[in-house]
Amino acid sequence: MPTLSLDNLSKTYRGGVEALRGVTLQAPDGRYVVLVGPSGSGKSTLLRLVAGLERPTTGGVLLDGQSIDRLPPHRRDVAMVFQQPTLYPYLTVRQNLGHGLKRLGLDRAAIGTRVGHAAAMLGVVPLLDRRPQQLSGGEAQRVALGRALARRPGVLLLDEPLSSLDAALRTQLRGELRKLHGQLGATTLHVTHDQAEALSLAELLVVVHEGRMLQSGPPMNLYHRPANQFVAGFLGNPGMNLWPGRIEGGRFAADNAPLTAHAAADHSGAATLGVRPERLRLNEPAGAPLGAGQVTALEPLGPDALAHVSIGALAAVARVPLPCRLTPGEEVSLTADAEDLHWFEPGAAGARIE
Ligand SMILES: Nc1ncnc2c1ncn2[C@@H]1O[C@H](COP(=O)(O)OP(=O)(O)OP(=O)(O)O)[C@@H](O)[C@H]1O
Repeated sequence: MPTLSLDNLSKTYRGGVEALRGVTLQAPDGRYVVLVGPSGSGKSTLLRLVAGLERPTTGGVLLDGQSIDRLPPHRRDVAMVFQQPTLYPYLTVRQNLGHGLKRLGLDRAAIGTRVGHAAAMLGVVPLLDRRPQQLSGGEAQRVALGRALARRPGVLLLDEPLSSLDAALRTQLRGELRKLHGQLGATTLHVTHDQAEALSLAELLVVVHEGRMLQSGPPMNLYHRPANQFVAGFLGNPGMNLWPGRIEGGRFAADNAPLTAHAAADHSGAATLGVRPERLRLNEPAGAPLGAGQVTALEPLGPDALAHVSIGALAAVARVPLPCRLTPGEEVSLTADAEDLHWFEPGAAGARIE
């Protein structure tokens, strides 16, 4: 499978929207790369540039080191699946799966084999003679995936392919995507808003914000060692608690709140302290003390709950196991282990302080 490289890729749309600003990224041979980022950060634009549906303003897209910028979409060894399944309404599932294979130079027998194989992989064999309007949303998306896979592309582009499905179907198809990737191994770029999908499928996770790539790496590295405040707050559901303040003489004091911590970082001046909700302890003796606050709300989520706490002018969220004895209005102590404290330079994009 090819290695996909984005070389300083930028895209400014007519009207002046800078959707991508100098993205350089390598998706090595057969790697599963997931892109996450807020709405409007440029993720779909990036996929559309790779697919050839848009032209870059500057920079370029390369497969195995060769520029593909001048090739039309159908000559790029790339297949794309969109959020809404895009099937030809007047063609059967079988014809949809085989669509475009003739153009790849395959004869009828070879097309039949490919279609049969794709249908079997995606479990749509019983649907082969139906038309798209006779399919459920999940079935239609399977067919759309099957059509992309039948082309045996070197690069597979998935633009929120599961987001129109219900939660159970999403989890099921997520597992199937992982299996299909194991079998076919196409170099994959997958855009999603679903953090579970991102963390579970990605071999390489990329966080995009305002057209720039903020961090990339193995997903758990990004989760445990976010490079900056934005990634810390974006990954996780909810994201990391981030409290601005100052470090002086090895001691952190939050702005406008009775929250302090021993700062191991060799830094002085303005800084932000971050703690993941699942690492913040309420009313537990273990860990270093951070301060005290008041429970403002409890949100039960099934296996655990989110406890919202106010500490002076600051807010904190802690993930607590259920059943729990906390009640809104109650005063609580906050603690965390030293290794669960993350330090950042001030400001929304403040870099991690080691
Ligand atoms: N054809 C277009 N013409 C002008 N501006 C566009 C066009 N397509 C996208 N944009 C703008 O470019 C920016 C990036 O859009 P893009 O769709 O790539 O973001 P995204 O991260 O995929 O968002 P979402 O998660 O909401 O799908 C946005 O500000 C968007 O409004």
